[in-house]
Amino acid sequence: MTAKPEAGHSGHDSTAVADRAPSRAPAVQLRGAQLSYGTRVLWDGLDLDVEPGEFLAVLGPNGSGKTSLLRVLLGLQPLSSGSVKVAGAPAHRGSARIGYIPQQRAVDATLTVRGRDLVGFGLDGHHWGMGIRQRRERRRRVDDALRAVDATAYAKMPLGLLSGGEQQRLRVAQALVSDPAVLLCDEPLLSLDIAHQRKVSRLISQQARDAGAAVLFVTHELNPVLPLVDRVLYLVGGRFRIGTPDEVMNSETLSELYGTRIEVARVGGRLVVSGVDEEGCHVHEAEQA
Ligand SMILES: Nc1ncnc2c1ncn2[C@@H]1O[C@H](COP(=O)(O)OP(=O)(O)OP(=O)(O)O)[C@@H](O)[C@H]1O
Repeated sequence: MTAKPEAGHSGHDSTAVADRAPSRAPAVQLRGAQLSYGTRVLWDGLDLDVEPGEFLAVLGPNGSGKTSLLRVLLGLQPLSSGSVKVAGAPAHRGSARIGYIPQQRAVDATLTVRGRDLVGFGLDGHHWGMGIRQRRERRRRVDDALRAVDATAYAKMPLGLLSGGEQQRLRVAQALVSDPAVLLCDEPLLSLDIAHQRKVSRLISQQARDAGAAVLFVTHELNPVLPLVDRVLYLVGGRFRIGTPDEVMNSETLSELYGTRIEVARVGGRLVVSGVDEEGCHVHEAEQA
């Protein structure tokens, strides 16, 4: 079964966001969007505007369609119905306006591409001339991005020899190097130590607040980024809710969404959700004991 969000939970209802960007068009716009694989409907009737400068957290259990949503925005996965625009144009592959931090995955240990080359790929698709000035500017941008994630020291090493966290910091630099208008992050903090989780969260947040990017941030763990989040899109079993963290992350809304009793409490500024495990799956009482 699928459900549309309740009135007031769709569209941009955050005053803070509206104040920051009163007249600009949405950076991401979905209308009546449905994604199905065969008879399985991941989500349906999704109307969503993400404004420039907005930070949207995307939550939901394994298989609820979070990564698939990012793939739709990247033009890698067509919608089953409805429409999708990114930075004012229909979603298409290779958009230079999008930065993408993919879900962490192991790279082949024999991969010889260097870290700084990987970051430079983030500038491909942009219009760079071959003159000395453009080459210098390209190098400067890559150097700045490497420095921002503390990757300068290992930037010339082959990717295959780097740790998971070191590789992940390079992926973050690659996504940010082009100063994207839309930043898509798929569990970007996984495998990072606490200090680099903080640093990367800050960089992503700056891209929204200072550079005006729309950020879609897929995560199973909301607390580390809760202070940065304007709105939440929560997907569960074909249904979804959209709203501010307070509107979505409460016992009533999550119980309705999961179709079973879920308790949400705020403890010292953190959200504690009982009845849902770390992956966002419903936990039966016996499993919690
Ligand atoms: N091309 C495809 N054809 C058929 N099924 C697919 C395809 N791509 C994804 N799926 C299925 O759609 C579901 C949603 O996948 P998706 O990767 O979007 O989930 P997710 O919410 O990101 O999950 P996770 O939290 O585990 O990363 C999964 O069950 C997956 O197997």
